Amino acid sequence: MRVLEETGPEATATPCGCVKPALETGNLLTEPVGYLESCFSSKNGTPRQPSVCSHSRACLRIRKSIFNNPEHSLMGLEQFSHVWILFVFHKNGHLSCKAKVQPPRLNGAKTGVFSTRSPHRPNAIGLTLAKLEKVEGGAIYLSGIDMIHGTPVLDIKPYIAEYDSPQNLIERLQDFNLQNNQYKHPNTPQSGGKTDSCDQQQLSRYDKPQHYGHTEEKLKCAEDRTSGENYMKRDSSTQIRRNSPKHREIVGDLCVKSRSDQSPSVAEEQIGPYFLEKSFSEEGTERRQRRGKEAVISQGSSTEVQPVVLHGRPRRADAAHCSVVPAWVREAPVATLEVRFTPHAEMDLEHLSSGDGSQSSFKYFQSAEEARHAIEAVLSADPRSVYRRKLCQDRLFYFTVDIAHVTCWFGDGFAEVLRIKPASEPIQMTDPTESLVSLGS
Ligand SMILES: C[S@@+](CC[C@H](N)C(=O)[O-])C[C@H]1O[C@@H](n2cnc3c(N)ncnc32)[C@H](O)[C@@H]1O
Repeated sequence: MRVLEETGPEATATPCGCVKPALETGNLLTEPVGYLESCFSSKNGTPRQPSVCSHSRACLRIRKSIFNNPEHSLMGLEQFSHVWILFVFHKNGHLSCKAKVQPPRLNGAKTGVFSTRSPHRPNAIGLTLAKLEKVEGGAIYLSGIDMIHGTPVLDIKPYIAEYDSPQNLIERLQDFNLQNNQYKHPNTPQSGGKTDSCDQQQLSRYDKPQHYGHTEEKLKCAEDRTSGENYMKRDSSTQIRRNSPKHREIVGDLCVKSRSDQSPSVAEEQIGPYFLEKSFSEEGTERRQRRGKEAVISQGSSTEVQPVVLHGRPRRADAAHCSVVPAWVREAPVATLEVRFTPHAEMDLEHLSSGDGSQSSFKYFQSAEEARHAIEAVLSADPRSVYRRKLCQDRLFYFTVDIAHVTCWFGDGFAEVLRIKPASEPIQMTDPTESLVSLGS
C-alpha cells in the first residue's frame, strides 16, 4: 500500500500561513447544502442519538445557491426510507478537540475521540441516520434526529442496508440457505472450513444479484409512518425493505446480546440457519471470551477504558457477519428514567397544544400526544451532562422542543416536568449569507 507522508500531498499555504482549500489535500472549503429547521432549538435536551426520540422532526431545504433547481438533486430520494445526514457541529463553541473524551455513557471515564460520537472532534462533522418522512420539492422532511435548529448540513446520502449494514449479510445468507441449500461458489474449496466457505458463498452471492433475486422482494410498508395528513404524506409506491434500520437493530441487538450474555446464546439460534452451523456454534466459547470486553482502569484522577487484550483475531466470517460494540455503548450509566408530569405541566401542555382552539399550534408535532412522547423520550434518556448528573442534582433543567419550553427536575430514578410554557423566542430560520464553513485547520 502506498503510504502518504504525514503531511499528505503538498499542502497549499497562503502567504498568511492559512491552508488553502484544495480537493487534493483534503482541505475542503465546504458550503452547506442547507440549514436544518429542527424542533430542538439548542443543545440542551437534544437527544444524544437519533434513536432516542422518534418524534423529533426537522426539515431541510436545499439551497438555491447549491443547485438552481434543488428539487432535481432530490430526485429518486423518496424511494428510500432512511438517509444519512452529514453536518457540522456548528455550536461547539470552538474548533479544538481532545484526543481523549468523556462520553456521557462512560460516566466520566475517558476513551479515544474516534471511538465515540462526541461532537468535539477534528473537523466537527456529525453523522446521523434519520428517517426520511417526505420529499417535497427542494425539501426533505426528517424524523428521529439529534441535531439542533440551524445546523449546517453538508451532505445527504441514502441509507442502503446492503452497503451500510453488516447484519444485512446475515439475512441474505439466511434467506439463501432457506431457499437454496445447494449453492456453492465455483471458487470455494470443497475442503475449506465451513465458516470460511459460508463467508465466501455470502460474499460471492453479494456480487451476484441474479442468484438471490427472489430475496430482493420488497415488502410493502405496513408500518404507520407516524405521519399526519399535511406533514408526512408519502408516495404510496415507497416501500420499506426488510433490511430497514429498525429490522437491522433487532438483528443487531441479537448479535450484540450474543456477545454479552454469559449463557449459551439463544440469540444465535434465533438468527437463523447460518448461525446454527456447527462450525460457528462450536466457536461460541471462544467468541464469548473475546467479545467486546473492556476494563475501566483508574489513572490518577481520571479513569480510562482499557481494552482487554484478546488473543487471536476474530475469524473472518465472525467479523463480517456481526457488528461488535463495546459493552459501554449498550450499558447506560443510569437506568432509563421514569418521566412524570405535574398536573400543572399537564394543563400547560393542553393549553399549548390547543393553539387557537381549532388546530395544534405546534410547528413540528402533530398533537399534544406527540409532544408529550417527545418530552418523555428526551427525559427518560437522561439528557444531563455527567457533571450536572453528579454535582448539580437538584438544579432545575430546561430545554425547548418545538414551541414548548420545558422546566423539569430530576430525582432518584425519575424526571418530573414542572412547567411547559411557550418558548419565548419562536424558532426562526435563517440562511446566513456567511455560509461557508471552513473545515480542517
Ligand atoms: C453526541 S452528538 C451525535 C450526533 C450524530 N448522531 C453523530 O454521531 O455524529 C449529538 C449531540 O450533539 C449536539 N448537537 C446537535 N447539533 C449540534 C450542532 N449543530 N452543533 C453542536 N452540537 C450539536 C446535541 O447536544 C446532541 O445531543
